[in-house]
Amino acid sequence: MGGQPLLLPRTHFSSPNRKLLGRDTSSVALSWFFWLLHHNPEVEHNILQEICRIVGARTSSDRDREIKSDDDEAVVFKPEEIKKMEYLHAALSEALRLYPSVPLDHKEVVEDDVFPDGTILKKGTKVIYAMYTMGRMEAIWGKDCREYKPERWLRSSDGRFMSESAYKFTAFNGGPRLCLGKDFAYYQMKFVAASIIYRYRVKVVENHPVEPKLALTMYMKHGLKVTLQKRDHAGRHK
Ligand code: HEM
Repeated sequence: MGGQPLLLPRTHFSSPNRKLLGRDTSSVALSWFFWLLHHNPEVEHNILQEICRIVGARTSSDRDREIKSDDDEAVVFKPEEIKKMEYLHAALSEALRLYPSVPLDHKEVVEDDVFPDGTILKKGTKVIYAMYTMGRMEAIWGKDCREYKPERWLRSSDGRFMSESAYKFTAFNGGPRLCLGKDFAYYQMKFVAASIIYRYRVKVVENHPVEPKLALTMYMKHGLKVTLQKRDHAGRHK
């Protein structure tokens, strides 16, 4: 198939409120995620295997309905299936660790306070923290902090997803101002990613420049130009 390259949305900056409400944050996270998959085909393979296992476990009546419509387009993931996609959850978390949609944030101290390390904070002080930097610190994530490794989010004994403290994985902020849409964002990103990966191989166009744009939301400066190759689903229930 191949076809004409597509330009995945490089949404132009909207108001901060719309950013917070999650349109750009989720779409930009998916652009970085697909770029990472392009460079890590084994991760894409693992995600596809997980999706096919879940589709394969559908009951016969579900499958009958699917076959009757005789079309891959008919596979619409159910909420309980999305929940079971733990490897995909890990792969998205790992993408957000390296490429947080909000790379930098700031807060203002409302009352005199003291940080746990003893730093004194006077009322009115501005505190800037960088999710982008924290996601790449060896002291926080270990020696392989620059590598894209969804496995770091999975329990070695049974492969189940393990969440991290919001004070370590700060992509959604932490404490009382934790992102209100965090669960919804994961659901939405998993649904979109699984629906695309199940049907298509997403290939980044050769020599397309990929670099972050310096902004409050971590857009790709030139968007992400890709081709979609339709998958042959002959063995999808394997
Ligand atoms: C990958 C997707 C997303 C990321 C990385 C993200 C990240 C963040 C971050 C870092 C904040 C804290 C901002 C601050 O305090 O300065 C925040 C707040 C917020 N987010 Fe998200 N967000 C995402 C998706 C969404 C979605 C889909 C929604 C809604 C459906 C949403 C709704 C909100 C709201 C309402 C707040 C304000 C919470 C408060 O201040 O009490 N977010 N988000």
